[in-house]
Amino acid sequence: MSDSLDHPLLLQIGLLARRAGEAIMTVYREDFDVEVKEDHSPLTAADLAAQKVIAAGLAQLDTVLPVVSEEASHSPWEQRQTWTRYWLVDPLDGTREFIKRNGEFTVNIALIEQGEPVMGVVLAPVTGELFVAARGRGTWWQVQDGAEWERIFTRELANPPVAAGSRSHGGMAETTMRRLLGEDYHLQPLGSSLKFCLLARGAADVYLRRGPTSEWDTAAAQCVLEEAGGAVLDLTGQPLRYNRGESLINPEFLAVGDTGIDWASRMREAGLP
Ligand SMILES: Nc1ncnc2c1ncn2[C@@H]1O[C@H](COP(=O)(O)O)[C@@H](OP(=O)(O)O)[C@H]1O
Ligand SMILES: [Mg+2]
Repeated sequence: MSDSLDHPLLLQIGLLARRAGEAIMTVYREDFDVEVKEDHSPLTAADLAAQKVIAAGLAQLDTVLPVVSEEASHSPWEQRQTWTRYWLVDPLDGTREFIKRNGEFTVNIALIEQGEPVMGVVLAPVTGELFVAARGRGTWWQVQDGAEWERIFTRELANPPVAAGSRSHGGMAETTMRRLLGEDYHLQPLGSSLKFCLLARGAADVYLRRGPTSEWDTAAAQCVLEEAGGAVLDLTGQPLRYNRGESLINPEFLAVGDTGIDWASRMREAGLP
């Protein structure tokens, strides 16, 4: 394993995320309107501006692959099932946090190969934090634009454990969390895919997601977490996989930093799924 980040495509995708982040910040600094989509989720000019930047950037790469993005029309399963590699994009994850202007939103670009996230880039535009990962190359963190790249790792389950959870969606499943982690755990609410990144840099231990998320919400951050030493497991203990059928909705999942623990048994004992 290399001790420096030497991966031209990954760095290129990181820069593309930064350009999308700049488009988002232009909207963030001004007044913006909020539309409500068909599925009742919010949409702003920032989601669309980031989508435009990313779609154009991916179309200019040497190898052009299909793209699935939250903010573009999706190819039907008949087409998608023939794909071996494609980009899976959430141009602005955490739109509710964007609207609240609390900074907890991200740009997410993943490369999926045979259903597995093999490259992932997650940018937090407000802080400028950028997380990038590629299969077999580790996870790297740039604390702001222009800073040194730092290799990051998950930590062993801490005592007391820290559980990251959604700030705006669903309850924190407290009874289940107590069964999983014991009475004495600390809860860290946070918007967007930043929850996975918190685990990836060893600042939290688990993130349990009950209720739906879409494939673009998790793919890039799953690669970031896996390459840092963690895992994203469905409630039976199997890693999340992508492009498996008509639906783009993920199963409920448990993201973990410490893979030396038998989470499948713990989940069963805690009454999950
Ligand atoms: N009912 C639902 N179905 C699908 N995805 C949902 C959902 N409720 C929330 N989400 C997803 O959860 C994401 C936000 O996660 P969190 O609450 O952890 O910040 C949203 O991302 P977007 O903001 O990109 O729409 C959205 O995709
Ligand atoms: Mg999202």
